[in-house]
Amino acid sequence: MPIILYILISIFVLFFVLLFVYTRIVKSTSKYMRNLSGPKPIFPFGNTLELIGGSTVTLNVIMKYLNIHGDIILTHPGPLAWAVVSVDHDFNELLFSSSTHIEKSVQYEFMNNWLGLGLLTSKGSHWRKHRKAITPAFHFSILKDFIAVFDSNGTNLIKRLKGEVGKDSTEISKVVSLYALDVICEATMGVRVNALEQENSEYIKSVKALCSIIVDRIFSPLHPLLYPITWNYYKEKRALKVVHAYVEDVISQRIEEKSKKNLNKDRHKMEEDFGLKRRLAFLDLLLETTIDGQLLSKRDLRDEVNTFMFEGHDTTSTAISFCLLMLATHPEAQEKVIKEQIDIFGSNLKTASPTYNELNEMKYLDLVIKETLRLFPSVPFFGRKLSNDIEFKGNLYPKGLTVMIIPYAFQRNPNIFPNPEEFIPERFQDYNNKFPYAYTPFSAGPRNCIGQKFAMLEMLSTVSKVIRNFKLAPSKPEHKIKIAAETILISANGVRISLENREC
Ligand code: HEM
Repeated sequence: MPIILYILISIFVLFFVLLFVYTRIVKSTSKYMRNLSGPKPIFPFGNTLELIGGSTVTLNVIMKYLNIHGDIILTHPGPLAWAVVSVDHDFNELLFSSSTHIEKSVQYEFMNNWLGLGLLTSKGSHWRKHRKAITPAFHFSILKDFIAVFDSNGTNLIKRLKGEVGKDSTEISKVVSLYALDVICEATMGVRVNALEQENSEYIKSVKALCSIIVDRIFSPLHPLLYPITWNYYKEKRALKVVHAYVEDVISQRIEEKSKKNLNKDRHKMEEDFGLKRRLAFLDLLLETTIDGQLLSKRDLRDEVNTFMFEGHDTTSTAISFCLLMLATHPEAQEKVIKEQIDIFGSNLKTASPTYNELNEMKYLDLVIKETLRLFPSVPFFGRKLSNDIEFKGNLYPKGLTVMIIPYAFQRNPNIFPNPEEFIPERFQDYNNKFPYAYTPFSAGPRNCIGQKFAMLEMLSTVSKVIRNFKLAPSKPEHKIKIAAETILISANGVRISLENREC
C-alpha cells in the first residue's frame, strides 16, 4: 500500500478518535452549566478567534460578551475547554470568601519556571503554611521602615523627571516602571540595582523579558506542549539563568552575613551590629521565617523573592502612571491634592520626606489612588480553578472549571459606581462597602494581595513627591491611551503627560 494511503487512513482514524473523545466530554459535561449563555464556539478554535487582535482587544471583547450574555457567561478558550467569566457579585463572593476554592487557574502555570512555589502560584497546604508564616513580614510596624526606601528612590525619580520639564509630552510609564524596580529590589533583597540609571543591567533586562514571555504564553494559540520549539523557550531559559543566579547569589550572601552574627530582632540595632550600609529587606525577614520549626529552604527563599519581584513592581508602577495621568487630566483633583500636601508640609513642600503618619494624613490622595485603581485595576483579571462542584442559582459548575474574575468590568458596574467611566475620587468618601466584592483591585479573601499596604504606602509616597515637585498637565497633542490587558493592565502606547516645575 502506498505511504500516502497510510497517512490518509491515520488522519481519518485520528479525526474520529478526537470526535469521539470530544462528544464524550461534551456529554459528560452537559449536566453542567446548561443554562449559561455565552458566545458560540467555533470548532476547533472555541472563542479564541475574536482575541487574535492581542491584549488590546481582550477587555473590549469580554465587556461585549458580558453586555450581551449577562453577568456569568460560558466561554470556550479552546476546543475542549470551558471557562466561566463572572462579574456576578454573589458568585464572586462565594469564590473570594471561600477557603476551598483557592487554587489558581491553569494560566498561572506559565509562571512556574520563574516563581516556582512562591505565594502567588502555590496551592494547598504549601500555600497555607507559607502565607501564614510570611504575613508578619507585612505588618505595618515593619512596612513603616520601607518609607525611607520609597523616599530615597523617589528623589532619583524626581531628578530624572526634571529633565522632562517644559516638554510638550513625556512618556512616564517606562521611567516609573524603572523606579518601581529600584524600590522592589531594595525592599525585597536589600540590593540597589539603580535601574533608573542602568536599565541595561542583565538582571533588569531578564526580569523584563520573563514578564513579557509570561504574557506571550498566556495569549499564545499554540498548545503548551509545543512551547519548547518556540524562540521564547530559549529566551526564557537564558533569562531564568541570569535571574536565578542573581537571586541565589544575594541569598547566599545574606545567609553568610547572618551566620557571622545572629540577626538581632531590633532592625536598627541590626544595622549597627552589621555596620550595614543597606536597610533591612523582606529577605532578611524571610531568613528568620520558620515553617513546622524549619527555616525556609534556599529554593523557598528564591521562589518568594522572585514572586515579590514579579507581583511588586509592574502592579505599583502601572497604578502610579495611571494616577499621574488622572491628575494631569483632572486639574480640579490635582488642586485638591496639592492643597492637602501644602496643609501637611507647609514650606517644606518640595523637600519633605513624609513620615508614616504624614502619609496616612493624605486622605484626598488616598481617594485619588482608590479611584485610579477602580478605573485601571493593575491586575485586570484573575483566574481560579474550582476545587469541587458548585451549585449556584440553578446551575452546576464542575470541579476543575476555570473561573475568570474581571475587576476591570465589575468596577465599571453603573449600579454600584454611578457614571462609571468618570474619574470621581469623592465617590470613595461614602463608599459604604455595601458590595464588599465589587471593588477588588487587590483581590479579596484568603488569596488577596499580601503587599496591599506596602503598595498603598509606595503609591502615596511617590505620587505625593511627584506632585509636590511638578505641576502636571495633559500632553500636547492630546494622548489617547490604548488599554491593554496583559498580566498587568497597561497602556500599549504609553502614558503621556507634560510636566512643569511647581512654583508654590
Ligand atoms: C498597586 C499594587 C498592587 C496591586 C493592584 C496588586 C494586586 C494583587 C492581586 C489582584 C492579587 C491576586 C492575584 C491573583 O489572584 O491572581 C495579588 C496577589 C499578590 N500580591 Fe499584589 N498587588 C500589588 C502590589 C504588590 C506588592 C508591592 C507586593 C509585594 C511586595 C505584592 C505581592 C503579592 C503576592 C505575594 C500575591 C500572592 C498572594 C497569595 O496568593 O497569597 N503585590 N496582588
